[in-house]
Amino acid sequence: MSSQKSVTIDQQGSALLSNPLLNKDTAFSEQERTTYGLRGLLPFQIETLDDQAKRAYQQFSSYEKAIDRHIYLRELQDRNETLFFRLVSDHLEEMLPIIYTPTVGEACQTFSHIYRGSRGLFIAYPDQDNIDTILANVDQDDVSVIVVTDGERILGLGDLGAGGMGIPIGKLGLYTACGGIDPAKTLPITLDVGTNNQDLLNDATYIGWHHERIRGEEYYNFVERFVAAVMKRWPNVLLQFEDFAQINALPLLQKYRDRLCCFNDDIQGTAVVALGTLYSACKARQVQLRDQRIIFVGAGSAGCGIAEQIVAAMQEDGLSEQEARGRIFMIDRNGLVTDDMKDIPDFQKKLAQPTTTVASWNLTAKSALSTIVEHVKPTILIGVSGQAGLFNEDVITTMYRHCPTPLVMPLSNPTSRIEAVPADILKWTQGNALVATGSPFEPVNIDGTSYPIAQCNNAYIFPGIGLGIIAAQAHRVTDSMLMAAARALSDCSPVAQSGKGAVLPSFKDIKEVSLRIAEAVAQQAVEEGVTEGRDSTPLKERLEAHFWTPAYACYG
Ligand SMILES: NC(=O)C1=CN([C@@H]2O[C@H](COP(=O)(O)OP(=O)(O)OC[C@H]3O[C@@H](n4cnc5c(N)ncnc54)[C@H](O)[C@@H]3O)[C@@H](O)[C@H]2O)C=CC1
Ligand SMILES: CC(=O)C(=O)O
Ligand SMILES: [Mg+2]
Repeated sequence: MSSQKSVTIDQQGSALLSNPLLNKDTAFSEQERTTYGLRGLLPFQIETLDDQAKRAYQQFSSYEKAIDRHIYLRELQDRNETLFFRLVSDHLEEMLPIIYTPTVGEACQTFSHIYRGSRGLFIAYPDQDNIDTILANVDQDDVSVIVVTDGERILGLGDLGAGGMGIPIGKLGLYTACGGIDPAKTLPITLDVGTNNQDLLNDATYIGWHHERIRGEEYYNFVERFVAAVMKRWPNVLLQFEDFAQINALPLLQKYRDRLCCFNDDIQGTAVVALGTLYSACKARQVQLRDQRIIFVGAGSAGCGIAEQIVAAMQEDGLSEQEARGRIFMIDRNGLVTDDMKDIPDFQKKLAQPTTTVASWNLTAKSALSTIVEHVKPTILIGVSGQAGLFNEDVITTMYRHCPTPLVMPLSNPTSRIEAVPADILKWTQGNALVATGSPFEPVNIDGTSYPIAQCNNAYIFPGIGLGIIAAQAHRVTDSMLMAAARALSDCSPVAQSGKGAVLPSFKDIKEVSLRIAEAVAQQAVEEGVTEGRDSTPLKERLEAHFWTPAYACYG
């Protein structure tokens, strides 16, 4: 959308002012105020988007607490989306931690208390016979991206029920702010299938369905009805599954990935950003991916998703599948995952270490993490457990004793759930570790040297994937498209290019990074033939044409 563009609209007066996608507030011109019945409904002075953005920034800055800033931005988004995205674009690094992790975690935890008004769709289980009607109630006929959650595993904070809605809203904010997806084409959805969070059920102000979670066949039938209704209403939409609990995340992905254009961000988006980080660190250290030994702490959706992506990448790098799997060690609640363990989920089985390999280590479920580190001698340590503090001094110094340049990635979100803070990791490794975290951290200063901390978060990936899919009119998200995204991200890494700086690019450059990822994803989709239509416009032009930037249109 550019400031010159003229569009016709069919709303006026107070209805126009209360439509956040069309509202310009004090920036409505003389002519528009006359044509659309706005005279007197606005102060006399006509302002520009610049003027409005300056005032909004002052208002934002007047709040001290992050959660109050979050509430302010959410209210602004619900009032005037153009101004909201202009403000966020102008102050991206400052505002991402407010609209996304870590503050969005607190916003989900307190969702019913800070609730000001509805955004997106809440599809509650008791409404299961009305899903078509609910989708018909949305007046956006052209929805390109949906982010859906059922609120059961919100970041590392667990079951937050309907309060999980903060996550689809935040993720879609990033689709627009980082990936240029037109906000009019995005839709956050929460499937409210109850909650097992007793505090929420006991809370009279809880905004969701007061009922324990629906499970099993009833749950899967409900999701099926939802997906079928989405495919009928918006057949070309990209559906992103977000923050589903481990029991449902992979089964839903496996059920739907060949039926519509969808992906699971926690499994696949995280796998891509993590692999991109590993590629970059390897380039910087001038070592090969196939030679790395990797420990995961947390063998859940994210952990096993990343591990499988690394297995595939190591095979591309010349190893057999068995050799690749032999270099990856998964640790979960009951210790190192081994092939003699009963009752482990299927997705862990392929990543289990043969007992013969580790028999001489005499491990038990209670063995300390540092003991396993001592045996494995990893070069890379990845935390996706949602448990704060697991990477203690003993663990990191043991790793460092065997590897002078370790890559340490405590990826759990929000900040309160991180496995170790970067300042400690760098102190325990005398500044020699490369560190990438899930939530944002300031650079760490040790003896006058500043160490930048990369934020290894799937936020680097999904906006670019979305833009690439829309531009290429892709109808599937394939493994090769994900691999292409990881390579494109690593091509943007400062440390990989120059040996200096962070392992991932700054979020300041996220729009360029998203465009690079989008181009790689779109190109791969075209090559694989998973695209609709025969648009002969070069991909780059298509990507730029789809990239929405916050500017007011003229209403003619
Ligand atoms: N940085 C990023 O982009 C992303 C970060 N994450 C974070 O990763 C964490 C996990 O997410 P998911 O894998 O989806 O959850 P999940 O629930 O599927 O997996 C967590 C796993 O950690 C295990 N675990 C719990 N306590 C443990 C302990 N003391 N030692 C070893 N393992 C333990 C659990 O048994 C479970 O298998 C969350 O905090 C989430 O915020 C997830 C996706 C993306
Ligand atoms: C970043 C993300 O998707 C998560 O922590 O769940
Ligand atoms: Mg997530």
